[in-house]
Amino acid sequence: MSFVTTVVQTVMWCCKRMKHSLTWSDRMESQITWIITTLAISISLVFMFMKRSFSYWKRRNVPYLTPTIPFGNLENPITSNKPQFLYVREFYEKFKKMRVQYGGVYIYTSPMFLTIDPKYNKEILIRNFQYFHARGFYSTKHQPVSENLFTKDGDKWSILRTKFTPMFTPSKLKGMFDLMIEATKPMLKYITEHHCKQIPLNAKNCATRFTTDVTATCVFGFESNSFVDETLLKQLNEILVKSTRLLRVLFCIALPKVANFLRIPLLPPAETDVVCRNLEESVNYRTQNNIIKMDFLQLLIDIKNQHLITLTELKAQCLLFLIGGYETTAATISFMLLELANNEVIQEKLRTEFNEILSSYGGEILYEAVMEMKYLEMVLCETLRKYPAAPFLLRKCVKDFAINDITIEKDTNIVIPTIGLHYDPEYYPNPDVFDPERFSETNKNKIVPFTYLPFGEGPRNCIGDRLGKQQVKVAIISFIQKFKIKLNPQVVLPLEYDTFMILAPKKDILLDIELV
Ligand code: HEM
Repeated sequence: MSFVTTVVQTVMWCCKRMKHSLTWSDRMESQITWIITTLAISISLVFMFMKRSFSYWKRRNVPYLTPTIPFGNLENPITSNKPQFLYVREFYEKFKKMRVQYGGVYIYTSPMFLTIDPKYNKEILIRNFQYFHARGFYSTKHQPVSENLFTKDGDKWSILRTKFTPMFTPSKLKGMFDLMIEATKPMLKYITEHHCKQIPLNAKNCATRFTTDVTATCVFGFESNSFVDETLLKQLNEILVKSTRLLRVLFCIALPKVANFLRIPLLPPAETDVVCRNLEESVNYRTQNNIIKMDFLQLLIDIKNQHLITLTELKAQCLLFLIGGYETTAATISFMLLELANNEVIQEKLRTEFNEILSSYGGEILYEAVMEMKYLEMVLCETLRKYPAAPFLLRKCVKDFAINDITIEKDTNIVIPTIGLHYDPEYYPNPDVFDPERFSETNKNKIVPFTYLPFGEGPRNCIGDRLGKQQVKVAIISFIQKFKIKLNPQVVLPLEYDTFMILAPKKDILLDIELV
């Protein structure tokens, strides 16, 4: 940078000296020359900087995909609508064809290390966790509520994780089971209305309302009534859509210093402020009226009362559990409904399992009954294979790490390509076929370790995995037990996807419904 400044200052000084001795037209010409020279120098410097940046992997002897200036291995993000996961899948497939175990790509000018052989996933996610405990996601001190368990790294993350782990134990989840069953009632009413009016049901929309209600009750302890009142639903959706748009997230992850300097917030401030204000009111109301409930907010208030977290940190985590929980789970429910609607045999087999097991529990959906449903677990696992809501994992190397004959340098971003592995025919033959048998008692032991990563792995895996799975199961049982579903002819397969970080269908998944 100082070199550029020196060059520009020298050119300006020369121009100033010449200015006094020249005629008007000479001056004009010299000014144009000055502008052109400065431009040419700046462009060449940027070009040289890019060339140098884009030789990072070559210089380190890591196989790489040839980048183009200025977006690296991305297409122009302003004109391209390509979903992130498709990039990751394509990178994986190209490296696989090159028969390499890992590879390097560039997101803008930032180099990213991609694992191909699953043995490296184990090295990074578990065995050498001390080198890779950071996620390297963007958060900024200019927006303290963006600093949460997902975005924080280092000691701060470790402290938060230890504090929050007890909130997700099986016994806590069992305590939330009844709240989930309660939330299925307005959902069933909503589906029944669609059936009576003979209008197709929008699977994603229905699932999102359900998970918003569940998350609101489990996190806040309040009823959001999303099937009739869309306030919270819209607020969360705005936050999610604006904070996970492709261009913005990739830019912030690849160039966090620039993003921080420009004070780019991770979460849209206006919508985030509204949700945070509501949260603060709930905390104050409970504290002032001595109200104690069985939900996450209560657990967070208890931790705050022990002075282990501040009010801002409490709001940051609540917001994370709300946003992180509702969309991933809703996406999984809607993709599962899509596959069931498209596979009548699987749908019927699932219904038979529900009826058989529930009949021994007096027809009621109880926690213990759900635990017994083996086929449901298989269908869910296959849904998460074909549609991993988070299609890749991110890690950041925190100190130089030697692997084989290369060194992954401190601060290198790592991408673990879940979606590539889940669609790799070497691990999952006929990957486009929805086949729950891949996860049967006998077959699941044959799955190559670290090729199935819907919830990540290791100490930094999804903290809400059991909660998410429980919600999906409760929603599917109550739905499929009462209604038969078919894909509406308007749905075009294969699906097209949106450009969010979370896997989301571009168009509505519409279902035709019949009573069982
Ligand atoms: C089907 C539903 C869900 C899926 C597929 C999913 C998937 C994931 C994945 C892949 C990760 C990254 C793991 C890694 O980097 O190794 C993650 C992290 C996380 N998830 Fe989930 N998730 C789901 C539901 C939930 C729910 C219901 C909550 C909370 C209420 C939640 C909270 C989190 C948090 C806090 C993290 C960050 C953990 C950390 O960094 O320590 N997730 N999730």
